[in-house]
Amino acid sequence: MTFKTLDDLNDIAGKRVLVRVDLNVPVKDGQVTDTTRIERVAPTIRELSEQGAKVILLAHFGRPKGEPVPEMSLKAIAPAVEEILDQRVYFAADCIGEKAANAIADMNDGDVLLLENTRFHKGEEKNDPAFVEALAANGDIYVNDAFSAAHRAHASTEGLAHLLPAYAGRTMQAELEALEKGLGNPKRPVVAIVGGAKVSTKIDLLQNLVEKVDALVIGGGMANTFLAAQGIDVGKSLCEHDLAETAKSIMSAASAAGCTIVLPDDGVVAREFKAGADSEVVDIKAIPADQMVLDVGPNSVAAVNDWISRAETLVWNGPLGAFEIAPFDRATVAAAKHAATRTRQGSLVSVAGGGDTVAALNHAEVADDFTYVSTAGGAFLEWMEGKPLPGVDILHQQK
Ligand SMILES: Nc1ncnc2c1ncn2[C@@H]1O[C@H](COP(=O)(O)OP(=O)(O)OP(=O)(O)O)[C@@H](O)[C@H]1O
Ligand SMILES: O=C(O)[C@H](O)COP(=O)(O)O
Repeated sequence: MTFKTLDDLNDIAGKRVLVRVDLNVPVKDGQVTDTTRIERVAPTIRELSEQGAKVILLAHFGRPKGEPVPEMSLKAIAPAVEEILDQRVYFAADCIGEKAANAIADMNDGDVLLLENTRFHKGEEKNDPAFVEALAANGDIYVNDAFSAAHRAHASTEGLAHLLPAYAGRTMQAELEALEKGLGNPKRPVVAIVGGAKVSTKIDLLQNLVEKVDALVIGGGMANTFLAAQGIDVGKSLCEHDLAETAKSIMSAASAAGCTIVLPDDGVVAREFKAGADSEVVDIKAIPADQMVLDVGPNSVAAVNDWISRAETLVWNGPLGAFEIAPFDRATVAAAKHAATRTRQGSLVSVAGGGDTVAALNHAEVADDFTYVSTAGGAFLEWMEGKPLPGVDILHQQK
């Protein structure tokens, strides 16, 4: 690694350290349902706090588009951070300006303060210099421990490193080391599973990914978009119809690169996305117009598991279905268990990543069996593509 880490920090007692963490965690009914991302950043926070730094946490939650959205306040996440750290976590209702400055002025050495969602300001995603300056005014040192947001060139993930001495946190360091070890020179065949709901932000990544893998298994909302591009009526399913051309171009790129695209041929459909909703398995070409596909069906699971059996290396981002609600977790759980078994037998290197993907593996009770589980979803896919990650690149440029 050619960037500075916490090992390069000395005499930080009393210093204000701005630590970018990823607290974009799964939440249901106000409760954090998977705390993996918080657990992963805890060592960095503890280490800085134990050395007497004033630890000021910067993070985003959801996609509030530059406006304060009460449901996306980080205040609701603070208790989970507090519980994991086993330490009081103070909260400031803004990440810049008077509210942040006053809360910081009240801090004692070793205290931990969480600032409100950086994405409540338009300047965050625009990496606006005035906003970066306003953030930098609160700190003496910048530590980036949010590998999972490092594919974003935002004020708190990239901009700050231009203004403050910048260091990688322990998780940033560990993620990069583990990905390089597991996937730096992968054994073929390499099979990727990509599912989930963030279709528009991830579909472009598949264009390059098909050149790196031997088979790309597509599930979740991503699959519906590809099926619709092939003229299949997906009813009320989550689907980005305007991305049909992109999906077609990915299929052509895959065929040119010799990568097999694996799409579901059956699906589990329901009228509503809720627990206990009536569901049935249908052929993928017979999705009722008033229903939505919420999971891939049993034939498709068999095909996915067959690809997992043939793989030497598995890369997985995004659940195959809406796993949070039974029975739409079946495909994800079955594939996760199969990958875990092969990994335990020593016949597969399995690397999975993503906020909900980690939650899904925990739900299947196999997260510990995977070779490596990254907290990153989009960032992990971009790393896999070989794309530079702005949040990591800028750390490398520090003298
Ligand atoms: N067929 C489907 N219809 C609707 N939602 C789906 C479907 N399949 C999966 N999902 C949803 O996708 C979400 C996870 O997708 P997402 O792309 O955010 O993955 P992730 O692992 O969290 O990656 P990242 O870390 O990049 O966010 C889950 O909430 C799940 O319910
Ligand atoms: O959940 C993630 O993958 C990261 O927190 C980045 O979130 P974003 O896709 O909304 O930028």
